[in-house]
Amino acid sequence: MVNITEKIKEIEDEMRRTQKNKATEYHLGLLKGKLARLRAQLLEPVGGAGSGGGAGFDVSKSGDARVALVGFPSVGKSTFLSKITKTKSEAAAYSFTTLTAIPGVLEYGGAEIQILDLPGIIEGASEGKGRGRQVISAAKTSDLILMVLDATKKAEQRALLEAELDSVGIRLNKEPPNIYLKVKKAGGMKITFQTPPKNLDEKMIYNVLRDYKILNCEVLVRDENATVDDFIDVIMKDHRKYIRCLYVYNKIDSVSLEFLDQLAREPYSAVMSCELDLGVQEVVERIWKELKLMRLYTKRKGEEPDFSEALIVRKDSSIEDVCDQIHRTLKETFKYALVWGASARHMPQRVGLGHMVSDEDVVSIVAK
Ligand SMILES: Nc1nc2c(ncn2[C@@H]2O[C@H](COP(=O)(O)OP(=O)(O)OP(=O)(O)O)[C@@H](O)[C@H]2O)c(=O)[nH]1
Ligand SMILES: [K+]
Ligand SMILES: [Mg+2]
Repeated sequence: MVNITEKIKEIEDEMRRTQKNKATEYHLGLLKGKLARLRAQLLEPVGGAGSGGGAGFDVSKSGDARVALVGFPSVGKSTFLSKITKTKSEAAAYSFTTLTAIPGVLEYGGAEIQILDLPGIIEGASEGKGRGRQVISAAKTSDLILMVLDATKKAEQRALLEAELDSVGIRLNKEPPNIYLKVKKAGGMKITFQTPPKNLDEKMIYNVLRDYKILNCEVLVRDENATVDDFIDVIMKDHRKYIRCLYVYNKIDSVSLEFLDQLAREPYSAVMSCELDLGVQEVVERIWKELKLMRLYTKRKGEEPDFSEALIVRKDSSIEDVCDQIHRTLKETFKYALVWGASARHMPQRVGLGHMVSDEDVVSIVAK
């Protein structure tokens, strides 16, 4: 049996050889679909020791959110961790100084944010070069990827890392495609478009679905910019992870002002020098912003709200999430909640478990 890595290589080669035009479009779409399937297989844990499956490092999640430091060797990941947390991670001028995941805790805005310093990764990481696979698995479990880049190195490093992450199903700074897919038991395929997309048609969708042996389903494409890649992402949604990414250029002490200015203007980017302590605090603030954590204050009946200690919850949290955050069993005795703040229509608003809270709301839980 040809192994999966070889099959992947074959398809990648064929895709490279195939010229992109109207005539080859459908064939390329099918190849992309096959590639996505094989890559998912490659990441599946096969069981047994040393199988190189999807396992990450043995660091348990803690705190209110997790941020993974991902980058080539010697870009300054460990230096950064040691700067913003109390943890000291060894830093040195040679590659692969860090060999495992080193967690640190960043305290900010009343939250405890776990920062994971990771070994450097190189091209081919997703196929298992170095500790690449493990690093990528750890990145997949994070709420934010901080891609640390060396400002003095070529711009390609960013695209290379993105391609590595992309090939294992990590989508950076992207929303899941706006395509509805429901697999059914019978009834054939029903494919509809809200506005016909420029780069995706019924034939393409039909071909890909058939290749995936999905013969009965309902598809509704809502986005006119949708591509076949988006459609494949929807089919493979259990293997896709949509994660925010902040690109941080370190070592700006060693580049020209003009170049620095150019880097700083890139989207989702920040610049810093750990060595000169320039921009580091700004990066911390950006981490906080990107995580979109919310600070809530609790209030007991008849008392003033407790502003001394915030309750940290994730964005898009409901009162139910708030209850879970306070105590595992609070929900069971929950009667209603009173909410003051941006999410409340009047002060206070009496709400149920489904109510969505806003940053800096004051919440009072009333039990049965
Ligand atoms: N000029 C300059 N050097 C820096 C800066 N930050 C870190 N360094 C140096 O870059 C080298 C690599 O730093 P590390 O923190 O070990 O890099 P790393 O990304 O953790 O490397 P690996 O663990 O090997 O992947 C060290 O010699 C640091 O002193 C910076 O802002 N400017
Ligand atoms: K290093
Ligand atoms: Mg390191």
